[in-house]
Amino acid sequence: MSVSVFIDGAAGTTGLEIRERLAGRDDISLVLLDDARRKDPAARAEALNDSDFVILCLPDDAAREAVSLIANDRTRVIDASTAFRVADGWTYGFAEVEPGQANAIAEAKRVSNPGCYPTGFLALLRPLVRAGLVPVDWGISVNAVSGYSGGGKAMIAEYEGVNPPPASRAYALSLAHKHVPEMQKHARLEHPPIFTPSVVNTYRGMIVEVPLALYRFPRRPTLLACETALREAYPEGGLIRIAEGDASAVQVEDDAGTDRLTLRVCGNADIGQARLIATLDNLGKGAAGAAVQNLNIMAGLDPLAGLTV
Ligand SMILES: NC(=O)C1=CN([C@@H]2O[C@H](COP(=O)(O)OP(=O)(O)OC[C@H]3O[C@@H](n4cnc5c(N)ncnc54)[C@H](OP(=O)(O)O)[C@@H]3O)[C@@H](O)[C@H]2O)C=CC1
Ligand SMILES: CC(=O)N[C@@H](CCC(=O)OP(=O)(O)O)C(=O)O
Repeated sequence: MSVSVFIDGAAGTTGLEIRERLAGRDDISLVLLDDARRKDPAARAEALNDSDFVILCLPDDAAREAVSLIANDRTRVIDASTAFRVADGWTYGFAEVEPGQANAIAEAKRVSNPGCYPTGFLALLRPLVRAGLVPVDWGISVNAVSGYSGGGKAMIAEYEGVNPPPASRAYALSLAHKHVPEMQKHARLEHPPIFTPSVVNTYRGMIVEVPLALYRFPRRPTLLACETALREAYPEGGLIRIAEGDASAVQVEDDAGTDRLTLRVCGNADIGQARLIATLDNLGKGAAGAAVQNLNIMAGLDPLAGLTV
């Protein structure tokens, strides 16, 4: 018995990655629209309503439109866009972020896939907030670097065109990036984090970093206490792994081409300053890998089926 899955936006960067991960699975029957019909609302409405699951790999407005086209209460949705990540009635599709979240996803009709940057940020910070090591009212910064496929087809064309942008470009300078509300809500912080992303001239991969002046915190947690909280939050054998914090450097491509997420607690224990560092693939655990993981969980299949650890 297989479940039917329609990928709306299957010709896009994330959609293609999801197709690759689902291709050849005999527990999934893929529903795809040909090029002439893939943007036809009537054809999309039919596929959206005929499938057990739909995965939306669309710009935000098109994702909202797709949801509005579903006229039955059977079809279950995984949305890869930003449209519903802080919306009521949607379950946040980050199975590891809270105890019990995988069960909530398993039961949900509407699941919003996390953003790529929030995936790294929340994996690092949420366990420390939950353990009371980081106060909820602390001013938090998150610095990050992404490969250019994070900007979808348009940015890929820009970087692979005749006049590619420079090697590294800082953006979101007005501190109003679309991922900030999601980061604040799901980390359960009282204030928006200061988020400083850059895009670099490599196709895929990312580094997400949270620097912490631990010596100023009320409980003065050590680096070891932070690492222990992360190890307790993420059991071995899943997509999230904790590496030793003694690396001399990390690279944006460290987890590129995989669906894993690597966390490290680095820093200077003598001073009490930490660099919490996550590496992941923006198209892996940051998008397609997370969507497939959510599909597996919702359909009651092996959570890691089709994923590369
Ligand atoms: N790239 C990444 O690393 C990540 C992306 N996401 C999110 O996933 C979603 C998809 O992103 P990404 O794959 O990068 O974007 P792309 O631009 O690469 O792909 C989007 C696809 O949607 C298609 N599309 C646009 N409007 C419609 C419509 N009305 N009906 C049907 N198809 C439509 C586009 O068609 P056409 O080919 O004709 O342009 C394109 O194929 C976005 O919401 C993005 O924010 C989330 C996490 C990471
Ligand atoms: C490099 C780059 O431009 N990245 C995109 C984020 C990509 C992404 O994945 O956005 P969602 O997760 O919200 O869909 C950006 O900063 O807007």
